[in-house]
Amino acid sequence: MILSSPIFLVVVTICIFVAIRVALYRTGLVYIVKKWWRRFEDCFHVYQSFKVPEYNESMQENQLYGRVTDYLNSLTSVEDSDFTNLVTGKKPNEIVLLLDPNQIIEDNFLGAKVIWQAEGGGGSKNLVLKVRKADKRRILRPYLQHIHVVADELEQKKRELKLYMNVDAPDRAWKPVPFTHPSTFETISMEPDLKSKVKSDLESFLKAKQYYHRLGRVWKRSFLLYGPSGTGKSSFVAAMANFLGYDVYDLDLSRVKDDSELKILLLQTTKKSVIVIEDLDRYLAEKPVGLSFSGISNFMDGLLNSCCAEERVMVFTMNSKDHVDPAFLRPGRIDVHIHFPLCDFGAFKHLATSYLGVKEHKLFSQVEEIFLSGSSLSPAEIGELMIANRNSPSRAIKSVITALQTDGDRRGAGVCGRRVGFDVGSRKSESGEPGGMFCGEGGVPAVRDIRKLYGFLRMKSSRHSSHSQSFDGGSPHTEG
Ligand SMILES: Nc1ncnc2c1ncn2[C@@H]1O[C@H](COP(=O)(O)OP(=O)(O)OP(=O)(O)O)[C@@H](O)[C@H]1O
Ligand SMILES: [Mg+2]
Repeated sequence: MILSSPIFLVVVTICIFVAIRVALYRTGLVYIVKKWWRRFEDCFHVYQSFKVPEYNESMQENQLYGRVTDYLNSLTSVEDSDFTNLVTGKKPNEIVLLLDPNQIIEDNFLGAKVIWQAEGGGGSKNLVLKVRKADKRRILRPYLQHIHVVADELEQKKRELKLYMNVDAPDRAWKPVPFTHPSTFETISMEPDLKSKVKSDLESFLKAKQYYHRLGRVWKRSFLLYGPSGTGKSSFVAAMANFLGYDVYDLDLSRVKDDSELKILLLQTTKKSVIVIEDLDRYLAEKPVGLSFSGISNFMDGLLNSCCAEERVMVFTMNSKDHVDPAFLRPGRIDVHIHFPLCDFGAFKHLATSYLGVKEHKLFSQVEEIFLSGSSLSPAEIGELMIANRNSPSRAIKSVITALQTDGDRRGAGVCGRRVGFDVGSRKSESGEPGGMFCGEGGVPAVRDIRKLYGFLRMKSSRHSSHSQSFDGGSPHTEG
């Protein structure tokens, strides 16, 4: 009776279904089934093949082969395939996946499936692209274009970055040195939310070429990083450059004679670069001679670059924007304002994890209390104390507590703790200030005082010595 009841049959069917599913996924049989299914599906399609040989008929390297190889190696389907080769890349510790002869890789483009197969062993090698005839007209050209775009991006990321500095007479031009700053978004202590906002802002900027062109705008994005000394502004610029794979042009305005020289310097910058002016507030406060307001603002607008219209990121750093003419910061001129505050407890914990390898500690509650009372120090100051005592996390945390108690009084007040501001310049802020920001900076003592308190060591870029290779450092102005 019970065996013929419909409920029993449904339950049995579900159980069998679940058992098959578990067996398929647990044992990997699912891959065999998928493979068979693909073969079955392929019986109903006619494919057209395109061969990409490694060398052309004159035995010269076929550049397309290299680009396609790079492209295929970046596909996740390479990782998912049955087997592949692992070889060392150009950089130390880099491991790349390399197609094996006869390995088949699938890719999807505009809803169509394409297949790549590597052919040949020791001698000449080929990559064969198979496209369904029915899809060929629709996707072949855009697909090859897409490969070029992705290969360009990968190349950009792989190449060695350069840091350019403007040098004095007689050269009056950019001088390049290798850019090897190790800072990345991961090493910077910052609210995770803000970090991912900046990353996605940069990513969407990179993809927006057509959009900017349609609007008749120069394809650039300008960032203002502002906050007390030692809060990570310069490190953040380096992290941005590393993230984008862009060269850095570090412009020292005090070395620029006049507006026309500034224009020439801007024209000499290359596309895909980050152009940085550090401590702009200090430069403007010194009432510069030679450079005019319009000269600087035209530079900020990247007006001259409209001729080439290639992507550039501009970054300006300031300790405070209180005394800066709002015209410099108006929406359009500065797109994104990012506030770099002194440490709060969250930032302290991030630093403790990176510098001391400590995620939790019995002294943390005491540290939290002190932060809550309004005391604060910059990440640079806390970082220095941790580095100096890195062999003993307890000693390091105690030294931070002492420093916070003796010297950090009220320094957190007025900087809003970790209320880090990210604001798109075209909006008004909560505070109603043009340009937008979330926090003011009242209560932050002079940078000089902070430095005196801790005498924290910081590599100066010594812009006035032409042999310097350090990007991470303040300009001569910072010492005030
Ligand atoms: N938010 C942070 N996260 C991690 N490390 C930081 C942070 N802020 C500062 N540091 C460390 O402190 C040092 C100084 O930081 P950095 O030069 O970036 O500060 P800054 O804001 O540019 O200072 P200044 O205004 O004086 O130029 C760097 O070595 C960096 O590693
Ligand atoms: Mg700096």
